[in-house]
Amino acid sequence: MKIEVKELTKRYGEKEALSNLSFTLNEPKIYGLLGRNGAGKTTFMEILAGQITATKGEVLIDGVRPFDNQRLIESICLIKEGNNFKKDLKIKHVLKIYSYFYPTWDQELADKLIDEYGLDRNAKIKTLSKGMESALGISVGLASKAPITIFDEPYIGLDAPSRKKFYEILLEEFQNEKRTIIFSTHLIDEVSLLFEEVLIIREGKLVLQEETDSLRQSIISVSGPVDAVKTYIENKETLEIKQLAGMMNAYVYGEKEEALEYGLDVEGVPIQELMIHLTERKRGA
Ligand SMILES: Nc1ncnc2c1ncn2[C@@H]1O[C@H](COP(=O)(O)OP(=O)(O)OP(=O)(O)O)[C@@H](O)[C@H]1O
Repeated sequence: MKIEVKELTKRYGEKEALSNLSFTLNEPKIYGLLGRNGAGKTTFMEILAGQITATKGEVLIDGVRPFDNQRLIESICLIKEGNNFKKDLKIKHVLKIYSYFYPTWDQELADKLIDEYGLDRNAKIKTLSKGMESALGISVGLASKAPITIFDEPYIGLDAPSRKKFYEILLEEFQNEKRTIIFSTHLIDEVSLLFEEVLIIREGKLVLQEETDSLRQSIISVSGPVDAVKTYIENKETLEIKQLAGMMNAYVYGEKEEALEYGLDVEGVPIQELMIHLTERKRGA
């Protein structure tokens, strides 16, 4: 499904959570939506899932607005950081409700995940630990097979082996059947290998949208004497420049081989680093 985000603005009183946000997700892929606390990720995901409305602008899914549109809502599953399920329900009730709601629901996969995570179908949500509740959220999100599945920091309390299992099954499922998966996380290093495309939001605005492969190839970190770095980066797009004691470091769209010819040190830029640099709060802000 094609997702078009057009000049999306969301205000909460004085606070502008999203400011004229525009981008397009053209095809089923695993997208990483990154940004610091309060950048607007959850707000965007809730608008996309049709749970809240925008103050201005719109989101279109295959040309249609999701808000109050039952057919579209059935195509979108949003799993949040917590409180996804009513506390008095039992796990088996949650599974039943989701299986009725999503036409694409995969009961076999749900059963497999519930067993893998060792969840008791008769347990009430309020008796689950944070990690168990997250495991249920992940299971439901994956088993919904919703063409647009959104995971907003879905694994609070989940231990490392359980998170690994989640990533493995997510990839396996995605490879069997492509769907749009939007993933917001602060554990970027751990998850970034899954992403095919990355979007970075800063204070409600998009600062980067790029395919992960091309990111890895095209943005490099170069360091060396100030004059050499300056000569190399002239006429190139730079993301970040730092200067200290006659040395300069720059994140730049460029090719490793060429930078080496200028006698510079060249390294890749991990996505986490990129996110940190692109979302650094300006002094005084
Ligand atoms: N219901 C609300 N009422 C008032 N302000 C809100 C509300 N929801 C979000 N905000 C504000 O909007 C901004 C964006 O919040 P949002 O939760 O979308 O960010 P986020 O990127 O998901 O952050 P985090 O990574 O911490 O989850 C924040 O400043 C937040 O305080």
